[in-house]
Amino acid sequence: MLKLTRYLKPYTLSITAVFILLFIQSLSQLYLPTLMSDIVDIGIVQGDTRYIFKVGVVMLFIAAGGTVATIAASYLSAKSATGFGKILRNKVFTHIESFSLQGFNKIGTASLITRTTNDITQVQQVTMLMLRMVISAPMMIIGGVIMAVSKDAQLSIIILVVIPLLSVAIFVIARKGLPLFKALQVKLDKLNRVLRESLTGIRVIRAFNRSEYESVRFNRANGDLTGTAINVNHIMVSMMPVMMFLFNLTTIAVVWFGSIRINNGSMQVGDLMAFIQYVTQIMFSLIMISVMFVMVPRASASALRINEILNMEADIKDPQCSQGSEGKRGVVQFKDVTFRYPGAEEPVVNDITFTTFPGEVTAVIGGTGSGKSTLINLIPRFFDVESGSVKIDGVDVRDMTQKELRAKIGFIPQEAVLFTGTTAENIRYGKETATDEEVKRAAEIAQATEFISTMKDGFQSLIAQGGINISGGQKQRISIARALVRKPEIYVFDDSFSALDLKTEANLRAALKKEILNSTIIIVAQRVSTVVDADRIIVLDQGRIAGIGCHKDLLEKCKVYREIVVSQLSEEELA
Ligand SMILES: Nc1ncnc2c1ncn2[C@@H]1O[C@H](COP(=O)(O)OP(=O)(O)OP(=O)(O)O)[C@@H](O)[C@H]1O
Repeated sequence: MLKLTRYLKPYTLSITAVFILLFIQSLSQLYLPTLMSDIVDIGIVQGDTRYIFKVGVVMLFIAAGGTVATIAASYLSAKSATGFGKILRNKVFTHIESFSLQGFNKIGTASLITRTTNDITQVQQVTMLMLRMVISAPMMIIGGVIMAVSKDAQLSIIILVVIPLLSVAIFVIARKGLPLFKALQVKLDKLNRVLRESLTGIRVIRAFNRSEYESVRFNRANGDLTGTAINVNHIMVSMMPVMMFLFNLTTIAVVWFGSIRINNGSMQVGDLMAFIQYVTQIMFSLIMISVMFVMVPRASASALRINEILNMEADIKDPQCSQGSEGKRGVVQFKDVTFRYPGAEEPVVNDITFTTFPGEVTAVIGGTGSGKSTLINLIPRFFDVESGSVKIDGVDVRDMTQKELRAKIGFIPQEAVLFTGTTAENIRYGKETATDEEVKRAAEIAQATEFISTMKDGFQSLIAQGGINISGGQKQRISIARALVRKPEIYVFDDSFSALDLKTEANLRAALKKEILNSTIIIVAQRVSTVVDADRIIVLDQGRIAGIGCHKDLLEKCKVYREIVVSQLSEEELA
C-alpha cells in the first residue's frame, strides 16, 4: 500500500496541515484532564471559585481550539483521501487502456472493473482513517502515558500491563483477518463476473431456459461472498467485546488501586479523575488502531490488486522514435508472418506473405478458426507478430506509434459495438470533427440511410447501451459508416457483412467500390459471394496460405478454395 502513497503527492500541503491540526487537537485533549484535576484539587478542595472560573474559561478556549482543529483536519483529510482515490482511478483506467488484448484476457473484465471501483474505495477509506490516526493515535498513547505517569507513576503500572495485552489481541485478530479479506475481494470479482455474464447473456439464458441455472450460479457466488463476509464480521465483532472487556477491566483496576492510594494519602481525587481520563484516551486510541489493523489488511489486499495492474507492463509499446509514414497511401505488406497466442502450442497464423495496394480489394477466406480474424488483428497491432513483419508503406507497424498507425485504419470488427448516444454520435465516433454532410454520406455508402430515416428522430435517434434497440445488420451498417467517415488509407472489414442480407451486401460492396477508390481494402469473409470480385483472394487453411489469386485462378488451382465454393454455390452458378 505504501507504493501507492506516491499518488498523494499533490496533497502534500493538505496532509501537512492535517498533521499540524491533529497535533494541536491531541495537545488540547491531553491538557484538558490536567486542568480539570487542578479545578478539583485546588479550586473545589480549597473552595476557590475565582480559580475554578479562571481555569474553566481556559478549558473552554482549549476545547474550542481543539474542536476547530478537529473539524479542519477532518475536512482536509477527507479531501486528500478522495482526491487520492480520483487520481488512482485515473491512473488505473489510463493504464488499462494501454493494455493489449492479451492484457485484458489475463486479468478479465470483471476483475478490472472491481479493481477500478471497489478496491480503490477500500484504499481510499483506509487512507482517510490513516491520515487521521497516524499522528493523533501515537501522540495520544505516548502523551497519555507521560501525563498518567506524571499524575501517579505507581498507578501507571496498570497501563504497562494492559498495552501488551491489547497489542496481542490486535495482532491475533489481524492475522486471522488478512487471508479472509484477500478472499473477499476475489469472491467479489467472481460475483461481478457471474452477474456480468448473466446480464449480457440474458437473451441466450432465456432462449435456453437457463434462468434457474443462472440463479443457482449467482446464488452460489453470492452465498460464497456472504459466507466469507460473515466470517470476517465474526472476527470484527469479536474484537469489540475483547477491547471493551480490557477497557472496563482497566478502569476498575484504576479506580480500585487509585482509591487505595487516595485513602493512603498518596494521591488526590482530581489526579485520579485525570488519570482515568488519560487511561480512557490511551485505550480509545488503541481501539482506533485496532480498527485500523482490521481495515488495513483489506485495503492492502486491494492495494496489491491495484499495484498488479499498475505494474503490468504494456506488451505493445510505442517506439522511442516513430518512423511514421506521413502522406503515404496505405500499402499493406505481410512478410513471413507467424503468430501464436500466449501459452498456445501451435501458431495460429503461419508464414504469411502478401502485399496489397491502394485501390485494391484483398479478401481473406477460410474455414472457421482458420486464423482470419487473428491475421487482420495484426494490422492495427492488437497483437505483435512472433516472427516476420507487418509493414504499412514500407514501415513496420512496430516502428510507428499506435496512434499514428490506427489513424490510418478504418477497422470494422466482427461484432459491431455501438455506444450509448445518438446515431450521428456513433458514426462521428470515427472522426469527431466530421460535418453533418460527412456523417450522412458515410451512412449512405454503408446503406444505413434507409433505416435511419425510418427511425423516430433520424440521425438524432438514441442508440441504447450496446445497440440493443436496433438489429444486428443495422448495427453492422452503423459500425461500417463509423469507419467510412474517417476516410482512412486502409479499411479492414472483419467478417462485417455476415449480418447483412445478400442484396444489401451487394449494394454496399458496389458503393464501396465506387466511393473508396484510393484506399486499400481488406475483407475477411465467410461467403464466396463477398469475395468473388476481389482483386486478390487469400485462402487460409489452418493458419497457412492455401492459395492466393483471383477467383478464377483459385477455382482452377486451389483445392481448398474450390471446396469452399462448391459448398456454397450451385453447379449452375459455378458454371
Ligand atoms: N484470444 C485468444 N486466445 C487464444 N486463442 C485464440 C484467441 N482468439 C482466437 N484464438 C484461437 O485462434 C484460432 C483462430 O481464431 P480466429 O478468430 O482468428 O479464426 P477465424 O478464422 O477468424 O474464425 P471465424 O471465422 O470463426 O471468426 C482459433 O483456433 C481460436 O481458438
